[in-house]
Amino acid sequence: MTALLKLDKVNAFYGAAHILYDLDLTVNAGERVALIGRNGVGKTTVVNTILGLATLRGGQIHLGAYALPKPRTYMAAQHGVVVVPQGRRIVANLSVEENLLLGAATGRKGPWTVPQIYKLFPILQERAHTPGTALSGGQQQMLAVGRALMANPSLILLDEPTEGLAPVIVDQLAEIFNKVADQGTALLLIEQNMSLVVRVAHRYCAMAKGAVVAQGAVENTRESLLNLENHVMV
Ligand SMILES: Nc1ncnc2c1ncn2[C@@H]1O[C@H](COP(=O)(O)OP(=O)(O)OP(=O)(O)O)[C@@H](O)[C@H]1O
Repeated sequence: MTALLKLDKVNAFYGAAHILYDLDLTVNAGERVALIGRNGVGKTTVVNTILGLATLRGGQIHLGAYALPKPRTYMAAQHGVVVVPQGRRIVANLSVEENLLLGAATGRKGPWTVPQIYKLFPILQERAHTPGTALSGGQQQMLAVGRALMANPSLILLDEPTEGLAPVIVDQLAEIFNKVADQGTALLLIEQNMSLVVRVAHRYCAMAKGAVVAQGAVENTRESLLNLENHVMV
């Protein structure tokens, strides 16, 4: 089986600062993987390296069969790997619907269209002509997920999607992530909220100091992961 995303001994830098050290990470078709670890271990840098926003100097990144020796921001989406960035990055002077349409810019064909996104998130249809940034935090996160789906990805990278959101909204998002995954899209969920991780992910990869240092099945480690949140992650 060809992985949708494979990082093999990846070393990445911001300028002279060495952040990722021989990092290995694989996500296969249809998988739900959580990338966990304390603040500052390099989780966002994994995403930034795939997008070319941190410098890859050593190791290899593959998107499916496609090798990415010099990553650039537009390449991942073209190969079916789409990022929902930390902080959501909704475009301020565009409406909800225009933000959604931006996601379709790669022209990849697949099941996700504006009507399908509105079925998944009825609130976005109600607010279709409102400026995207006028939505609540939870609604903006739904918009960011909808925009990612518009690229018809085979894998979505979600960077701390529940940061700053109320528990009731986190519950709604957990359901939505599971629905999206049930329809065949693989997920890499970067998250510190372990109650979300155990509800969505089937496998976890734990990072420390710029490398993946442990991984396993979530179902065997549910209690330890929840304990981790109480004792280590915050
Ligand atoms: N643009 C940058 N230039 C230099 N160093 C950076 C830059 N962005 C992040 N760093 C550093 O890289 C390290 C890893 O940061 P990163 O954001 O990847 O961690 P993280 O695990 O995602 O943490 P968080 O949960 O806080 O987002 C940190 O020490 C951070 O200070």
